[in-house]
Amino acid sequence: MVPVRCLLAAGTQDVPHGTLQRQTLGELHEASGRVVVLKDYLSTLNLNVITRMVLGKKYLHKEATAATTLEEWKWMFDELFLLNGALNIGDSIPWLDWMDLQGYIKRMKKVSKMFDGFLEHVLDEHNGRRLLEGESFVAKDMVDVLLEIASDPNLEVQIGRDGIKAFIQDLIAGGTESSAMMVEWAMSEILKKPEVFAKVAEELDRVVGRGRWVTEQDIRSLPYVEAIVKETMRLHPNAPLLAPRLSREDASVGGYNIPVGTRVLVNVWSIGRDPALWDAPEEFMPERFLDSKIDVKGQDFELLPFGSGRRMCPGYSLGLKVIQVSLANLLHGFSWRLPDGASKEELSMEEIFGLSTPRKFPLEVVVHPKLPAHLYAEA
Ligand code: HEM
Repeated sequence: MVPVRCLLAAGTQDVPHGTLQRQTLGELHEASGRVVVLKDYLSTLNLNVITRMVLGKKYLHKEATAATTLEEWKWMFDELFLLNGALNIGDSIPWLDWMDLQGYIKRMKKVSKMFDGFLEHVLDEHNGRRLLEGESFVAKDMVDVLLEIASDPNLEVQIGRDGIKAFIQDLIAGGTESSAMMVEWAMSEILKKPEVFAKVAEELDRVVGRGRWVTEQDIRSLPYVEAIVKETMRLHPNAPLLAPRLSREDASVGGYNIPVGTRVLVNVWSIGRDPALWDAPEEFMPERFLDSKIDVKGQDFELLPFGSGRRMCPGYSLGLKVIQVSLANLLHGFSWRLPDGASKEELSMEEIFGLSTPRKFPLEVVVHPKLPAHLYAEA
């Protein structure tokens, strides 16, 4: 099988989030003073970053393209995540399956057809360029790399056209909503705690200054930003239950005997709120990570937002960078408040518990620019 980790490495040397992010910051600037739904901006940003890396170009603009519109695309992903986390009665009671009592199968078929239409268009375009350029063809994105691998007759396990489409869909699905969801949760927590905003704004002013945007290279000098991201991941892990594991031998973990062949689910949501592991676990306190060596790389079992081991998230480095830099720039470029009439005490922190844990109610905010006007204009 083609290791997805290699593909990500092949396509991620240059994370194209700088320009795309400034575009989003510019759009937010245009909306300053008005109530905006933050997630709309974040999803578009991440979708553009990932589609640029995986598919080679943004593909999705506000207006319709030959393949799909931005609105359709967002609907497809919401539907994909919801249906992936849904409990289909027919899976547990197979003889009822044909009735599709909850209507999930009908919905799955519809979303699958729409995805397929889009992915066919992408593959046709990429194959077209390969044919046109012949010998001089150079792979520019992950689809090109996948097509090259698939055309190798000596590949141990062949990946056909369906395999390529599944890969692409996995990468885009894994890479888009996760980062947007995390930044939206971070902003929600910060809006509830103005003292955190004051502290991070001080760090950003001191390290970056008001004359420019935050870059990827700044992050290692911004420990409080890093701590905010870790604290958000502790309380709101994207995947509350990691991908299921199957024990290959009898084992004993934390006093529990796990016989061979057991399906094991790791509940990182509960681990992140376990009072035996964390002081005041329900409280958002980024400071807890300032003098701590706990990291998110899958080695510290009390904090596993990207999972651990062989099935750990292959996009963790990219995901982490995108979250850190976009959050830092949002905090650096704007002051934030809740819409008139809304109070931080009443801001709902309810989540939808499924395959992922998005906010139940999208965060609505009002932003005001903090940096010199020309920086937003350049964006
Ligand atoms: C905030 C960002 C992200 C978070 C929190 C996140 C989280 C996760 C988690 C928890 C898993 C399951 C790991 C396990 O069970 O041990 C996973 C798997 C996966 N992630 Fe991510 N992810 C993020 C970003 C990304 C990005 C940017 C990509 C791709 C471009 C990606 C692609 C994938 C794929 C393909 C898998 C399945 C891996 C496998 O089953 O072998 N993720 N992710």
